[in-house]
Amino acid sequence: MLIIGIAGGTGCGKTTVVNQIINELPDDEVCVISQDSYYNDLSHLPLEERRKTNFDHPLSIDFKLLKQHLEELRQGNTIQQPVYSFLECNRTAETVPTEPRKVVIVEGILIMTDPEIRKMMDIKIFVHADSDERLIRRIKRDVNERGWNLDETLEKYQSTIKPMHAEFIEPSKEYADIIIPNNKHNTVAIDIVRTIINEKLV
Ligand SMILES: Nc1ncnc2c1ncn2[C@@H]1O[C@H](COP(=O)(O)OP(=O)(O)O)[C@@H](O)[C@H]1O
Ligand SMILES: O=c1ccn([C@@H]2O[C@H](COP(=O)(O)O)[C@@H](O)[C@H]2O)c(=O)[nH]1
Repeated sequence: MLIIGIAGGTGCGKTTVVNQIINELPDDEVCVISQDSYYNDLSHLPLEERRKTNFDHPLSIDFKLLKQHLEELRQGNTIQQPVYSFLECNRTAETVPTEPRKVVIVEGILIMTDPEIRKMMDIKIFVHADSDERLIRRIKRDVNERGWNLDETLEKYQSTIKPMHAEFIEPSKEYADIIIPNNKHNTVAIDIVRTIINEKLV
């Protein structure tokens, strides 16, 4: 099994890159684990309180469960990946059965900040986009899809997203084997990553 970590700041294009990488791999050879599925269970808090959570700090992630799930997959077992709701700011009651595959992609802003998760990765990729690009993408997404208005998004960006990025996410870039520049779509980098995966798979 090949475990590939894909990190990078919010809006850098991790999900897009993952989709481009897996596009040409057979479905039964790859599975994706999203860090978002592993936000701590906040069911004990009302929505109003959950919305105040700092979701950009490593302590917001249940790394213990993520590690346990990666180990299960390595052992050939199917896991029940939690499903996260950005509108509810919480895990839902649903889970998605995720079967072990030859290639397991783990993606998320903070996945390379945890030493134990890092150690489990065979290839570590950091997707880079400039902060102004990421902020523009983030505003569009938060307002159109994730239930925040413009003022709330900008306030969050200044109070948590930007400082947490500087403190935790950007420094984790130093662990990357490959850095993908993604201010614009980067088909060359995607082709290189695909080639590396295919070489490792044979
Ligand atoms: N290279 C790119 N150029 C322009 N827009 C992009 C690029 N990569 C991603 N996007 C767009 O930016 C937004 C955030 O991308 P996404 O892949 O969800 O980022 P992340 O998972 O890192 O938060 C999406 O609307 C996506 O279509
Ligand atoms: O309930 C939540 C939980 C997290 N977030 C934000 O999501 C991003 C991470 O996701 P990306 O897709 O990598 O951008 C993180 O910056 C959190 O602030 C949220 O908005 N709501």
